[in-house]
Amino acid sequence: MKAALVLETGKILMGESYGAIGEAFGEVVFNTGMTGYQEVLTDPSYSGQMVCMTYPLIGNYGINRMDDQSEKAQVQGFIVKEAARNPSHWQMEKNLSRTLAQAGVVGIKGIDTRALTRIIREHGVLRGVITTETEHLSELIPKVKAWLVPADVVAKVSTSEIYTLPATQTVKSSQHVVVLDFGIKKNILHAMQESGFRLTVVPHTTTATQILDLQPDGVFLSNGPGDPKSVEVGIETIRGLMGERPVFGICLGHQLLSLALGGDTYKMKFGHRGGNQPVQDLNTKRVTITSQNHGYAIAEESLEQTPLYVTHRNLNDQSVEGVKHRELPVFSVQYHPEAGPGPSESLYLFDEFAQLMQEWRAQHAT
Ligand SMILES: NC(=O)CC[C@H](N)C(=O)O
Repeated sequence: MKAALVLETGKILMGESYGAIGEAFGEVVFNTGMTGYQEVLTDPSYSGQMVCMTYPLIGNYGINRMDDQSEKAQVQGFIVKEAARNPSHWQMEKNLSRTLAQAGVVGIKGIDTRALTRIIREHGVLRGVITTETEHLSELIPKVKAWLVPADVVAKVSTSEIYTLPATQTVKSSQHVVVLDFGIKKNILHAMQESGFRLTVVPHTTTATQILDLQPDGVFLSNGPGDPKSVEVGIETIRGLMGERPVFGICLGHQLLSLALGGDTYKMKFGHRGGNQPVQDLNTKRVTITSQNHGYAIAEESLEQTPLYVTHRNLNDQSVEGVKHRELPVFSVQYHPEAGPGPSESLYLFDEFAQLMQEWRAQHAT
């Protein structure tokens, strides 16, 4: 069955249906990962977006039981060049096209995803619609232009109930971390459980007082979808946590931390999405290749009016990738040290968090 991708510029790309039949609007972004499509599909940070995979062959190892990053597919749409016809892997349970169809994700295949990526790189992120109804495509252009990214995306993906997870690694004294969930990826939870942390995951609307009542050793600020400035409740909560406990934030959590402390964020032209972003630790000068998925970033000049300073930088475009508080045990990174998908060479950051919590506990022992 035919399908089309209509962009807000009026450009129409024809392909074939891949996944669910229907029509889906979203913000079209590209991801440069060669593998990891299952994690991309299920990463809540992609809520509201249609992902174009730049790698030309997708689906070749199917879908397995372990790689889901949340309970369901989160992308609005999925755009690939060639969809693997005969996927094969010993852990494969389903193929990708059936998974998309069952999840109701409208996808399209047969698109020159590298050409589409060049369009996005030139114009910046674009709104688009994928449709299997290909009769009157030009009528969709004004509709795409009128479509807005939903403002309440975090509310859609955050947990509605508090839940706990045990540490999966035995360490000398297990640390209790409250996770403020703005749309967390499972791999972050796993990485923290593996670091010996007991977790209490709380909804994004939880207040600082409610969090402190749980008597955590530290608080973690998760990743999540959308514009950080629209997550006002989270920003308020983070302000209330400063000086009370060690805090570590990733991606959206990192952006919210800077907003909470008087910094600013901006929307990038086309963002960083993929598993090959070089980041330098400015202290050790060490460079790690990181996994990323973000379209907003901290405005570096705005940090002057905050107690934060830059600790990590992206070597492709020099953007801010990590910050630390000058006095308090508070730090955050824009990238994904838990990987999934992507390299796991930044896992050491969870150890740094453990270290901060240990020092805090020693100082505040009664
Ligand atoms: N992965 C994330 O947490 C993404 C953060 C934010 N929604 C952005 O796109 O920049």
